[in-house]
Formats: sequence, structure tokens, C-alpha cells
Amino acid sequence: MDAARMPMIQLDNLTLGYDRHPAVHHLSGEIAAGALVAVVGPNGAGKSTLLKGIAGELRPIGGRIVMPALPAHGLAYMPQRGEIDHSFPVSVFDVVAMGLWHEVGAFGGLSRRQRERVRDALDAVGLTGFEARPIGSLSGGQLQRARFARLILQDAPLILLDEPFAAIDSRTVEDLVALILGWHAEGRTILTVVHDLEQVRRYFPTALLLSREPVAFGPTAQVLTPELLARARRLSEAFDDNAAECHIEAVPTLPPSTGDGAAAPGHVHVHDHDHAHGHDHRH
Ligand SMILES: Nc1ncnc2c1ncn2[C@@H]1O[C@H](COP(=O)(O)OP(=O)(O)OP(=O)(O)O)[C@@H](O)[C@H]1O
Repeated sequence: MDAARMPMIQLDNLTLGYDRHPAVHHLSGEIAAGALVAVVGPNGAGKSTLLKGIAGELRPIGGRIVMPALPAHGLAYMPQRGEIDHSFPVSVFDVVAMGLWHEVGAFGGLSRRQRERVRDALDAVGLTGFEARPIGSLSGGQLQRARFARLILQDAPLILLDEPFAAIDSRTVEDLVALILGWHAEGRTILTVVHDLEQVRRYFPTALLLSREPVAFGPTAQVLTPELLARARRLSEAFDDNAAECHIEAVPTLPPSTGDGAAAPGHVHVHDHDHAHGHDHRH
């Protein structure tokens, strides 16, 4: 099999949720190695939940996530900013150096070479000179740059980013996008939750539109259509009204994704729920 076309992530009728309540369900399909995917959808659509599931922070309620090509320590996950306590009295250098933890171990010291790599990563995100600053003293944009520097050091083939551009100035967004596009060019697989659809259209070749279930997956221009976005909104409203039940209507399957190596034919299907088969969707 062509390594570049190997799936990085396989989802098999995946349901993820909290306290046995599904937040997102019926996800099946594959994300190819090397894909750059924007995960989009209304508030509460399950975007963060999907990333947490793939990152292993949430155990599936049903179905499976399989990542056959992922090496040990091969996944880097950056949660939303609010989920991290930045009040620690710890320096920017030390926070960024945490990206080397799997090389260094919890109590290991850094070699000269590793310290150099930390400085290189800080330089790559434009934070040279900030090494000794307490992490809590950084602006929102600077903090996001520091988190990206840590990702550079993690050097992971699979990178999951949850809303990396939220509340960030446009100059910083451009710099962070350039880093992401560089990782994409290196063949890494990247899933990024993005709210700004203009940013998705401009930078992301492939999009996964979620609304408690997959609505569409494929080339961005074919996913971010008014019809599919409206369907996503309707589904999310309907789900909120009746959160414990499966209420899915039939939705069209997108044509196979092309280019970018993102989606082989038919992947991340939209399920045409055939209740005649007697599925029992008690979640
Ligand atoms: N820790 C939790 N415990 C219980 N329910 C949760 C938890 N986290 C998320 N949920 C619920 O799961 C659903 C999906 O949330 P999720 O954060 O994945 O959506 P999202 O698409 O990332 O939304 P947003 O765009 O608003 O960030 C929501 O109804 C949310 O309230």
C-alpha cells in the first residue's frame, strides 16, 4: 500500500459523549495520512469532543477509533486555551521544553542540544527573548505562539488543534497558519477545529462538517455550501431538543475527496439510517 495513502485515523461507527449521553455519533470513515482537515460545525456540534476522543482523553461510548500507522508518542493534542491553567509560576522556556517530555522523562535534565532545540522552536514562533518570562505574563497571541513552539518540539506525525485561532490577532493567525501549512508540507496529518469559515476556505483543503454526526467530509468548497451548513444548523437544533435520542434524517453522501490525499472514496460517510434494519439507537 502506498504509505502516503494509508489511513491515519479510522473511525468505526464511533459514538463519543459524557455520562453515557452521546455528544457526537455515527462517525465512520477514514482520514488519510497527510491530510489537513478543518473540523467545523455549530456550537456544541461535538468538534472538541471528537478531538478528545482521538487524543484518547475520552473513551468511546460505542464504536472504535483505530490508528494503525501511529507510532508511540506520535500524537500531539492542543486543547482549547481555557482548559489549561496558565497561572503557574513557570517560564516560557520551561513550558515550551515540555514538548520534549517523552525524550527527557519527567525528571530528566535537558542536554545542550535539547536546549538549542527549545530556542530554535521559540525562534520559529517569534518568541526569542521571551525565554525567562513567566508564562502567565504573555498576551493571548504570545501564549498561543508558545504552545505552537511546544508542538514543534513534540514533532508528532498526528497533530490535533482545538480552536488555535480563537481570539487571536490576524498577524498571529497568519504566522500560526504558516506553521500548520509547513507541517502539512512535511506530510503530517492535522485536524484543526476552526470557527471562522473564511479561514477554512482560505487555508484548509479538506473540511469535516459536524453536527452531532458527520454532515459532510471532503474538499472544502464542496463541504461549506449554504445547503450543508443549513443542514448542520438544523441538525444541531433538533439534537438539542431531543438529546437522548437518535433522530437522524437521510443526508446525501459527498463525492469522494480528491487532491490533498485527504479522503479516499466514500470516507467519513454520511449514514443513511435505515431503521428497517432494526437498529436500536438507545444511547
Ligand atoms: N465535560 C463535559 N461533560 C458533559 N457534557 C459535555 C462536556 N464537554 C462537552 N459536553 C457537551 O457535549 C456536546 C458537544 O460539545 P463540544 O465541546 O464537543 O462541541 P463543540 O463543537 O466543540 O462546540 P463549540 O464550538 O461551542 O466549542 C455539547 O452539548 C456539550 O455541552
